[in-house]
Amino acid sequence: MAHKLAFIGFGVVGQGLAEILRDKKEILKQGEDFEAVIVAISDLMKGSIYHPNGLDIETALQVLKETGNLENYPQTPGLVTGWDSLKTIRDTNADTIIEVSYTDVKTGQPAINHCKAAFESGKNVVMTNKGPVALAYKELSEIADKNGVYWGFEGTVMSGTPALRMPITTLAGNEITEIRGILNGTTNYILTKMETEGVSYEEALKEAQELGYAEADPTSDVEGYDARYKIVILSNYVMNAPLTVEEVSCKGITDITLKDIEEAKAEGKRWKLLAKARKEGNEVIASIAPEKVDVTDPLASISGATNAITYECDLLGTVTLSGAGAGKVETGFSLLIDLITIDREKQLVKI
Ligand SMILES: NC(=O)C1=CN([C@@H]2O[C@H](COP(=O)(O)OP(=O)(O)OC[C@H]3O[C@@H](n4cnc5c(N)ncnc54)[C@H](OP(=O)(O)O)[C@@H]3O)[C@@H](O)[C@H]2O)C=CC1
Ligand SMILES: N[C@@H](CC=O)C(=O)O
Repeated sequence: MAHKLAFIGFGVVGQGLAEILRDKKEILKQGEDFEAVIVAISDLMKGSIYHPNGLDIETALQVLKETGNLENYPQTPGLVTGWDSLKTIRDTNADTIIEVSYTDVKTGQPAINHCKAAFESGKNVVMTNKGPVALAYKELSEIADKNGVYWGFEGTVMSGTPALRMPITTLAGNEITEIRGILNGTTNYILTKMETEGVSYEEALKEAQELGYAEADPTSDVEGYDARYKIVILSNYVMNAPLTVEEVSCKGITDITLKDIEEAKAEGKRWKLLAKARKEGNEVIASIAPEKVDVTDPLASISGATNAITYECDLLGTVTLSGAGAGKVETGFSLLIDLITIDREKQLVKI
């Protein structure tokens, strides 16, 4: 039976997943036996539509493109419009909620409440919104477990690059003692553009926004708050060590000038916004700060919106993973892999 999805938020990432589901429908059916139907989309300004039998993805995308409002979707018997996020979560027939609303770096809301409402209604959540995972990981995972539902958030760190799934699955059995990485695509894009093309900070940020990399409020990117959320998620989920946002020292890239970049270049170095977490006894010491790294450092060669992460493992030594850190399709894919995982786990239960 097709997996029924309801989207909360329908911006860059939500539309990215919808396009993948439209474009890869047959391949996913044949290769993965994966079938999904979008039953609802609820967005703050773009409107809200629900049909228990499913919406036509191409029509929804086209209507949004042409009119800016999903509620101009052709009227068909059974179509409901105007439901807000909580009603959509609680009252639609979706199996899984795709939470892709904006990340609030102060409260994590309303996304934390979206997760609670979904879990308590017996619905899975897959999300790229970092707030709930960074601020309420323990509480929400307990509620999800209690209700026997799945909570997937691969895309909260390094978009579709398996920065969470890889250490949890293929590095299982190792203790990860240290993490160091470039975890924000927007700032890495800005620093790369400034260094390689002499583009101004403002121009490079504008490009990152146009390419769909930046947060709705890009202050989160450039001041390091987004990377801070990500290191907190990594600490709690991958290092199994409680760490709160307040415990992470945080400095962004707003003070770095073209002159600083030129000077670093002359020294054989490159500015990067580094996220670090290190286990010391029972504690984790973590920071976000720009650093001049030597050009021979593997992280120095990571350019544009690409991210990279190095895990120090007690059994395997140093393992580095690099890949997309942001982007419409790349982050849309992170949701797809969480959805495929839900279906695979369901198959295992049947066996
Ligand atoms: N873009 C990327 O590369 C990545 C993004 N993320 C995360 O994924 C999430 C989505 O990102 P992205 O798609 O780029 O962001 P967008 O700003 O493009 O989209 C977010 C959408 O959520 C809507 N929205 C906000 N609040 C609500 C609400 N309460 N109920 C329903 N809809 C709401 C917004 O509505 P409107 O604008 O209509 O008001 C907007 O359409 C964010 O949390 C972001 O941090 C994670 C990894 C990568
Ligand atoms: N704004 C973020 C998007 C992904 O998390 C970034 O630039 O990395």
